[in-house]
Amino acid sequence: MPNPAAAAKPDLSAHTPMMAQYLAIKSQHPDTLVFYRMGDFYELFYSDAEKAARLLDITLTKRGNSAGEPVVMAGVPFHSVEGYLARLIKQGESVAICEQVGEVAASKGPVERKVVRVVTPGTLTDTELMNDKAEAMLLAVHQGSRHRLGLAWLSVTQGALHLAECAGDELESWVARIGPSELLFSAEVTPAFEQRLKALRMAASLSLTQRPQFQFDAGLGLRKLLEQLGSATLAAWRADDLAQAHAAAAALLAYAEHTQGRALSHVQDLQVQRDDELIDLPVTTRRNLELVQTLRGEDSPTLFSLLDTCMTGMGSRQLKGWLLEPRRDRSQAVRRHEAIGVLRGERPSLQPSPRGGEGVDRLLETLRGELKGCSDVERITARIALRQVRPRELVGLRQSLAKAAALSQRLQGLEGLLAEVREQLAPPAGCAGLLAQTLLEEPAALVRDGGVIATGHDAELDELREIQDNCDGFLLELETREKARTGIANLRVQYNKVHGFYIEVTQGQLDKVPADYRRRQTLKNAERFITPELKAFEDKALSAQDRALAREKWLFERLLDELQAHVPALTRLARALSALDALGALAERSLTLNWCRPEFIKEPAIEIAQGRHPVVEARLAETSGSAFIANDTRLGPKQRMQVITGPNMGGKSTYMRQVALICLLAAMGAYVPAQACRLGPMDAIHTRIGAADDLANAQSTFMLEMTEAAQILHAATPQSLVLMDEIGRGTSTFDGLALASGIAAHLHDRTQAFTLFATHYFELTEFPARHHAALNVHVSAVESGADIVFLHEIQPGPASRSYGIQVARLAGMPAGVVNHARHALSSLENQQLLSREQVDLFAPPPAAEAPAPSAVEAAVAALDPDALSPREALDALYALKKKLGDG
Ligand SMILES: Nc1ncnc2c1ncn2[C@@H]1O[C@H](COP(=O)(O)OP(=O)(O)OP(=O)(O)O)[C@@H](O)[C@H]1O
Repeated sequence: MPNPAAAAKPDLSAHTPMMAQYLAIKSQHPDTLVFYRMGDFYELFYSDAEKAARLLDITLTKRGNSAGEPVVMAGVPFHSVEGYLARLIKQGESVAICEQVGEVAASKGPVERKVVRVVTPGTLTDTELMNDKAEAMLLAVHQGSRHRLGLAWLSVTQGALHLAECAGDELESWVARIGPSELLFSAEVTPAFEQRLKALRMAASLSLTQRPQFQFDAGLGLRKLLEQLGSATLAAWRADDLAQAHAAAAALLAYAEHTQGRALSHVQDLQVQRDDELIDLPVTTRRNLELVQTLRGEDSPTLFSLLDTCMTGMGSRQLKGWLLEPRRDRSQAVRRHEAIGVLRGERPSLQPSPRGGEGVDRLLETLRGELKGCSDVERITARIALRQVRPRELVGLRQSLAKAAALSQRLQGLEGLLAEVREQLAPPAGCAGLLAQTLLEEPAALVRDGGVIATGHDAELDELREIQDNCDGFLLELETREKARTGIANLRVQYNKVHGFYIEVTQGQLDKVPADYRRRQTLKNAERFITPELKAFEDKALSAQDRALAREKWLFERLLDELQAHVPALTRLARALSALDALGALAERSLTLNWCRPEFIKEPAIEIAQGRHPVVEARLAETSGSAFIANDTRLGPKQRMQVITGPNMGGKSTYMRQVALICLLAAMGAYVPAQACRLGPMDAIHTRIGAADDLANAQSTFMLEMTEAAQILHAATPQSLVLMDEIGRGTSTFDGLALASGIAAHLHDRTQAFTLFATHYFELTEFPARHHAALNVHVSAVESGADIVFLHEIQPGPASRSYGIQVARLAGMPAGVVNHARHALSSLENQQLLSREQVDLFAPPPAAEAPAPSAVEAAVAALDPDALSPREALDALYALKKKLGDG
C-alpha cells in the first residue's frame, strides 16, 4: 500500500481535513510508526497500519474515503497502549505518539494534534517498557577523520552523558561494552562503515537510526554540551579536546530531545572514557567468561546472576556497570573493598554512635532491609525532569526519601566510601514535605482521572470537591422532600453518566407527578424527570467535577515545576542509593559464599590460594551437593605461563576461567572466591576458548579461532591475562600442533602476558623445558578399573595421558566403538614409537633469506647526505629517479 505521506511535499488538498492533518504529521516522521489519537484509540493509517497489523496481530480495516481511496487503518485502545508499544519496541520499531492538544472547537476541522514524544528502543522512559535491571542506552557514533571515531552515549533515565574517542577498528568492542539499544549514525558515513554497523545490528541486536549529517557537528556539540552542563568549559571533565566525540554528542542530544519533546534538564553529569582507563574486556571475553549472559544467550547462571542480590533495580544496574567496566587504576576498587569490609563487620571502625548498642553484624542486614522496597529513584527523577512522572511514583519517591534519611542515620560514624554515600543520601530539603503536602496517600494512577491532590492543599480544589461530596446529601434530602411533596413513596433521585440527574417515578404513580416535572427519559416501567431545582444542581455539580479535574491537573503541573529544582540532588541521592545497594549485595555474597578480600600489589603477580569458580561451585552445590575442589594459582615475573594438560572433563576450562573471574571480581571492587589473593596491575583479560561457528559472519570455526588468536597476540601486553583453551584443535593435528607451539612461543617470548595455556597436544609439555617462564601443570584424574575418576586438582608437571577413550565410555559411547578405539589407539602409539624422530617444535625458524639490495637501494646506501652540497643532492635525486625508471 503506497503511503501518500512518503512523497516529498505531498499535495494534501484532495484529502479530508483530518487525513490531511495526519499526512502532514506523518511526513515529519517517515520512518516512525505514527500513533494518531482519535478518542479512546490510537489509529495507524496506510502502510503504518499494515506494518502494525503484521507486527501486533491486530485487525486491518478500511473506513471511508480520502482522495478517492479507502483509508486503510488499524488501531489500539489508548488505555492498553503500553503493551503494544513494548511489543513494537522489542521488534526494533519506533513510535511517534500524536495527541490531541487543542480544544474540541465548535467550528469545523479536526482538533489540533501534535507529536508529543517519540518512543524508540534507545530512549525509553516508560517504567512499563523498561527492564528493571538494564539501561536502555542510546549511542551516537561519528565517523571522524584519520580513522578516529567519536562516541557519545547516554541513558535518558540516568542523567549522565558519556564521551569517548577510539580507533576505527575498536568500534565493535566499544559497542559490546556500552551495550546500546539504539545506535545513531550519519546519513553520510562510508558504505563500508554502514556495512559494519549493519553487522553490529545483527550481532548485538540493536536498532540503527540514521540522522542527517549536519547534526554531527563538533562546534554545535561543544555548545550543546556546555549548555547542558551549565559550564563555560569542558576542561573540568577533561573533555575539551574531543572534537569527534563532540560531534557525536550533538547528534545524540538533538535526537534525545526530539524523542522526549523537551530538553533533558536532568542530564548534568559528563564522563569521559579513555581506552586506557578500563581493563579491556573484549567481546569474546565477556562471552567466554559468561559475565552477564551464558554461552547460550540466557541470563543465568552467569557471574552477574550470582552476584546480583540487590534490593533495587537501580542497584542491579549499578552492579552490572561495575562488573563490565573495571578500572585499571585500583583506588576505586580498594575503596569498595574497604566498604564491603565494614559492612561485613571486619573492621571495628565504627565509632560509638547514637545508634547505641547496634553491632556491625546487624548493620548489613538493617541496611538491606531498609533498601528493600525503595523505589527506582533514578528513573523517577528522570521522569520528573521529563514531566512524565505519575502520581504513584511520586508517592514511592516520598517513601524512598524517608528510607534514605533512615539509611543515612545508620551510616553515621563510618569512614571512606560509606561516609561519602551517607553525605549524598541526605534528602533535598523540603522535597519530602512538598510531596506529602501535595499528594494523597494513595493517589489515582493517572492525573487525568483526578483523585491525586491531597485535601487541605488547595482551598479552591477543596471547595469544588465539597460540592461533589455534598451531592449525596443533597440528593437524599431532595428525595425525602419530593416524596413528601408528591406522596410518591417509591420516588427515587439518582444519577447516571449518560443522562445525568433524574427523579424516577414508576408507571403506577405517574398521575401524582407535579406540573414542574419535565420528562427526561421513558423506560419500560418508569419515567425519569428533572425539575428546575435539580437541573440547577446538576449544572453546578458537573461543572464542579470538571473544574476540580482541571484544578488537579494544574496543581500537579505546579508540583512538577517545584520538583525541578530538586532534580540534581535527587540524581545524586539515587546514585548513592544504588551504590549502597550494590555494595550491600557484594558484602552479602562475600559472607554467604565465603569469599575473601583481595590485595593489590605493585609487582606483576596473580597469586591465588584455594581459588574457586563461583558459578560452577554454586551449580554443583545446587545440583549434586558435591564440593568444588579449590586450586592455587601462582604466576609472577618468573612464571608467566602455565601449560595445562589433563583429561577432557578434568576441569581445565573451569580452572582457567576461575582465575580470570577472580581477577575481574577483584578489579570491580568485589571480594573473591578464594582463601587469599594478591594481584599485580592488569590491563586486559583476553580469552580464546572454543566457540560455535560464527555463521552470521560466514567464518569457519578454524578461521574464527585464528582471527581471535591473532587479535590477542596483537593486543596483549605483559600486564594482560590471556586464556588459551586448546588452540589449534580446529585443523589437522600437525597444523594445529605447529600453530599452537608458535603461539605459545610468541606469548612467552614477545608478549610476555600472564598466560594459561590448556592443550591436548602432549608435545607441548616439552615447552617449559625450553622456556624459563613457563611451567607444566595438569588436572588430576585416577583410573579405577576401566573407569576414570576426576579429582579436579591442579598439580605440578604434565599429565601422563589423556583418557579420551575413558571419557567417551563415560559419555555412553557404544561398547563396540570403545573397543575399536582402544585397539586403534594402541596401534597408533606403537607406530609412533617405532618411527619417532626427534622434532624440535620450538626451534626458532631460520631467518628469512635477505634478498640482494636493488640498484636504487645500493645507490641510496652509498650516499652521505652530510657531505653533499644542495646542488649535488639535487643531482643525486635525479640520478636515483632515473635508476628507478630504468629498473
Ligand atoms: N575444581 C572443580 N571441582 C569440582 N568440579 C569441577 C572442578 N572443575 C571442573 N569440575 C566439573 O567438571 C566439569 C568439566 O570441567 P571443564 O569443562 O573445566 O573440563 P575440561 O578439562 O576443560 O574439559 P574439556 O577438555 O573437555 O573442555 C565441570 O562442568 C564441573 O562440573
